[in-house]
Amino acid sequence: MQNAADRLASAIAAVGNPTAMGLDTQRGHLPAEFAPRDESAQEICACILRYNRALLEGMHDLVRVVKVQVAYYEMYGLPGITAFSETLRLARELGYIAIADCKRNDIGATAGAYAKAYLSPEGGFSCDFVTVNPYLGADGIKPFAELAGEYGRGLYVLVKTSNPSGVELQDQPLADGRKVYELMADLVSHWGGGLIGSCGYSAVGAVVGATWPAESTALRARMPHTPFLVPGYGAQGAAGKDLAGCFDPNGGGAVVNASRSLLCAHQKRPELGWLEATRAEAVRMREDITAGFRKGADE
Ligand SMILES: O=C(O)c1cc(=O)[nH]c(=O)n1[C@@H]1O[C@H](COP(=O)(O)O)[C@@H](O)[C@H]1O
Repeated sequence: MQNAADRLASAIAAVGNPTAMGLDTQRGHLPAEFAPRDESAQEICACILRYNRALLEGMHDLVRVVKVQVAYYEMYGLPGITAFSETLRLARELGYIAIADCKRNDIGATAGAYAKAYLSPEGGFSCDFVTVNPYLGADGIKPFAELAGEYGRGLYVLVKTSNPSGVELQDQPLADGRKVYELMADLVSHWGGGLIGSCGYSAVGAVVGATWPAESTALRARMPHTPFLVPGYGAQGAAGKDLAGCFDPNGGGAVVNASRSLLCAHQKRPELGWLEATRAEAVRMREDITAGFRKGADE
């Protein structure tokens, strides 16, 4: 069973682009040709799915990783969950690495059920990685790590989130001098120690916000075998220059998520048509990230 970190590294290398396209697909962002005919959950979700499919088909030569944020589907109940599940399935079928962004967790037994849902072949959802909330400690992580090892899947654990108020908890100092997020980084490195692939990275990754360049640079050094999922690019204000420290000297070790900046690109450049506008933004983003990375490597 191939390690998920190795599959992720190959997918990124295939297109030379560490972008994860965030499918936080919302009714208000849909291009005109995908506009629902009525406001029923069924119709909206059918349009969201139709758009996701067209986007996945149209972006495949540029991007090979997608992150599907469950909240934008769950809000519609069953039709939304069906669209979420189908989007993940379709993404994998088309050769994308699919991250289910669900931030799941609970006590060990219940975490085991969540882990089965996302990381086992018999589970209800087909994905390569799932995002996990670490507040419950090792009991809640072990079931995910075990299934990740067994089935060649992976998880991303929240370490330093992109949002401003994350500091209220994550930056609190501990008695031993570390901050809470540094302790979490050390735990995540430990949890992932047995799942390191031939690319040098583990199937247990960390979520590290692009909005914290100094912290993410320090975390890259602190967690040399932990791949990062880096949200916060674009709509939350981070740019390529803020990301250099997330990557290793070979340009590996991080996948950068962008959701609204890609999904809303067609609203900013209506003259291009929705797919060309999204593609143009993906190319611009790739150049921005790699320019930031090259500059970081030269410094
Ligand atoms: O786990 C995440 O993906 C995540 C963690 C974090 O610290 N910050 C963060 O923005 N995210 C997610 O990343 C996406 C960011 O979306 P945009 O700001 O539109 O690019 C959303 O799906 C968020 O839920």
